Amino acid sequence: MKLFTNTVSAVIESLDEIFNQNRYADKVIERKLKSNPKWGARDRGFIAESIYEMVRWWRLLNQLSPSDDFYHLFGTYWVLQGNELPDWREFKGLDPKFIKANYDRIQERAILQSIPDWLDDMGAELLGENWEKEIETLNQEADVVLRVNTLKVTREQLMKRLADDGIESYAPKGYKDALVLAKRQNIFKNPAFKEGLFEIQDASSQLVAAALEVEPGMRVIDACAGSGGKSLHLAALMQNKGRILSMDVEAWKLQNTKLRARRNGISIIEPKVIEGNKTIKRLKESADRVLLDVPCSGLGVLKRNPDTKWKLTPESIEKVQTIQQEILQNYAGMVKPGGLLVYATCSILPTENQMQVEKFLASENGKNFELVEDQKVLAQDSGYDGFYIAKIKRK
Ligand SMILES: C[S@@+](CC[C@H](N)C(=O)[O-])C[C@H]1O[C@@H](n2cnc3c(N)ncnc32)[C@H](O)[C@@H]1O
Repeated sequence: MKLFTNTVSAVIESLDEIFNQNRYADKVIERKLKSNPKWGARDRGFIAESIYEMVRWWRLLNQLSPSDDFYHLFGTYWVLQGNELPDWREFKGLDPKFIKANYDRIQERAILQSIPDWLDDMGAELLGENWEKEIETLNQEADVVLRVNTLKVTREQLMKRLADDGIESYAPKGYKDALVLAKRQNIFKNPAFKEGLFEIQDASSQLVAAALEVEPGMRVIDACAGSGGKSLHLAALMQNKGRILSMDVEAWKLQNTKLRARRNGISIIEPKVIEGNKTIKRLKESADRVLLDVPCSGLGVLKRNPDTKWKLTPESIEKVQTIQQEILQNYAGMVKPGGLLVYATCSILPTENQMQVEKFLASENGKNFELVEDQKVLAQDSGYDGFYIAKIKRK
């Protein structure tokens, strides 16, 4: 594959923003691709994939051929992909044989899997024999998964509509609203997206709304709704009948929920900013279903957010665990007696998952609740993101 100076320099500039200016990779890529409308699909694919893969393998690349120069690291990545380096001034001094020999010498899992030592230790301690395969899987590129908006279209109809546009997809077993694209591509430009026929949502994430067992007409609270991914799914499962209160501490995210609801043809979502404990107390025992899709480390979604590896610290995980328990303790009371509470994370760590639920159930606030079942979704088993979903009943 031939390299072009303008697209390689787009990759280098983006890496500088991610690693030197501490920006999120997905946002940097989005902005970079918008900055040049002349780039075709191939250029865009090259830029996005090179950035994601270099971020994913950052520690390994730095180990194989250490340098502060991002061109040098790009060259290392290019060699590792099995490509030949062009005769560019920027790649002088790079020796493919040295890189390959170095790769063969590495034994440490943390370097080979390109993660910080502390994360490898934590994963091994908490996940035991599952860790090695899990981190290997989480280092693979994610599939593009759509959630069909069943308020507007069936899965078969959408599959056909996309096929008419030359986009191949298949229906994965066990996920009744999901479609997986056969080839990775930017699907947001397709008119079917603008018409609200689908959302991009990983297959594991689609299990969350399903766990709430909602019915049309129910009162549902999505207490950490963010930009509304799960709220939209819940509304579709409720056939747009009933009421969903979509709450979050960040008002700007709820603005996105509003826009997305409109595109999806949903009228039952009511966004509400959480201004403090008063907001929560006023909703005591008001909902048939409460979803707590809590903030988490994001370790289950490394496939799509590889920069999380470099942004997380043991301290940040501890901090988010405190918030998770606070949310469980303070928000569970919004469920009506006989109602269901669903606690979910996109993490694979037991400390953010079953251990949080156990702690809640053993506490004073949890004494009227009982665990119905939980799903510990590992990426290595599902092929999709790592998730945790606990169904808890209020007696
Ligand atoms: C995992 S994200 C939610 C994703 C969202 N449910 C979706 O499906 O797109 C967690 C959300 O919790 C919010 N959050 C953080 N602290 C919170 C709190 N104390 N109460 C409610 N929401 C909170 C964050 O702003 C973030 O949007």
